[in-house]
Amino acid sequence: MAGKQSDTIFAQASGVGKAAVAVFRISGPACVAALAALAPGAVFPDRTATLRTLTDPATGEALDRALVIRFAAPRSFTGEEVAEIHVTGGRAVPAALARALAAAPGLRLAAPGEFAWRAFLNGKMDLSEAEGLADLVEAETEAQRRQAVRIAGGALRRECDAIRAALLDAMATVEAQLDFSDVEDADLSEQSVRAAARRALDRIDRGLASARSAERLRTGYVVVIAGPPNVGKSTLLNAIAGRDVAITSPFAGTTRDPIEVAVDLAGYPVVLVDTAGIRDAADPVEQEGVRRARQRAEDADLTLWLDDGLGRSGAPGGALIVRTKSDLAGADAPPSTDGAEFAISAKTGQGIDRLLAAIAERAVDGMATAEPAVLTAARHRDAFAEARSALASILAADTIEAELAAESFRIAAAAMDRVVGRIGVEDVLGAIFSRLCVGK
Ligand SMILES: Nc1nc2c(ncn2[C@@H]2O[C@H](COP(=O)(O)OP(=O)(O)OP(=O)(O)O)[C@@H](O)[C@H]2O)c(=O)[nH]1
Ligand SMILES: [K+]
Ligand SMILES: [Mg+2]
Repeated sequence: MAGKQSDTIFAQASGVGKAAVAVFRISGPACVAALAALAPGAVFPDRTATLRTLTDPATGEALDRALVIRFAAPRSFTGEEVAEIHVTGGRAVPAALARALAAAPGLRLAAPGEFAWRAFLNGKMDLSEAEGLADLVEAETEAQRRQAVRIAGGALRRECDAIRAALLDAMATVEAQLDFSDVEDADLSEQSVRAAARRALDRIDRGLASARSAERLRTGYVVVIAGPPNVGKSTLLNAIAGRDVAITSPFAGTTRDPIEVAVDLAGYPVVLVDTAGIRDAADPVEQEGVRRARQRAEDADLTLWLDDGLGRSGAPGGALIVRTKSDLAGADAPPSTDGAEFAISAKTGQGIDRLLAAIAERAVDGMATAEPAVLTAARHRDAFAEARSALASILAADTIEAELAAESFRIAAAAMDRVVGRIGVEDVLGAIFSRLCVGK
């Protein structure tokens, strides 16, 4: 992360553009001096909203009436001197305030995520909470928000800390009796070490059990719309999206690139992917489209296999078979599709609600967890899996070798430290904090 910590940073924390209010944040040692320059003579008591007219120190001209809240260090978001300035939104007022702040001695514009970065450095939040915060900003559905707010609130940190404390206890026990043969009751010691490893392992397994579902909730449940050409795949995508996302036409082979649309089903994020119609294509571009379609269907959480009943099949196992164009009747009506559980018409909308309900049911199944999930990223899952195998190695041994057991407990505890960012995270810090926007 760029910049020295002795710098004072500022940024517009609210979105840019037409808005009632714009919020600026300042953090760092020059914060109080900057406020004094903007409002000479004014007093800004700690943690109190104060209404003042701010003036541009360069010209003495009024900038705007502002609501200012000062947070004295260390009781602030970053742990430093912080101020929040609320002014009129829109373009001109925030731009003028940004100019005045940039000109203030010792102030510079913050980098993306730099406020959170300082909070992390000052022990105000751990790495998992920063990840939760980034997820919260990115959350698009209610279920994503619920999960992110839990992690941002420290649910994973607390779990890691509890597991780590138990592991350090067990390690201390083992180290205190480094050679069990010297101990009066070696059997009992072995038992207590095994029990400690077992307890931690169970807790880690509980976390791992919901990890995949929680990760899927962050990224969305992927539903691929596949099938032969011209059966109405793109028309269905447009009908669900409620807009013309994909080109449709009576010509087979219209869609080439996979087209993604994110939708909210029952509060859960679902990514619908329209794909090229699958056939033996002569055109090399269409061939590539078909290759991508097959690949996406293979990687999907769920495949919808659309068919208009014209005797073309090839649905992959596990796919939902959907008979399309059910509005066509009489001489136009194609023969029925074998095994179709759903009949839809993208033209009349018939059957689409039922299909969406079936997709939502599967999506919720794939993302909801019995217990509130705490492992929400691959990074967390990897660390827990490493701790798991270290503890499993203790339990697998016929007799407990004190030194080996101590080392295994240490490895498992270090994995917990990595999740919260206490150690060994240099390579992931940049990626995590740069996900946050300027002003966070
Ligand atoms: N009557 C009727 N026609 C439909 C329906 N859905 C799609 N069509 C028509 O079927 C033709 C093909 O539709 P597309 O959505 O382009 O089909 P596709 O499966 O995406 O085709 P490719 O991308 O070429 O594989 C178009 O002429 C659509 O208007 C439907 O529900 N009823
Ligand atoms: K088409
Ligand atoms: Mg298409």
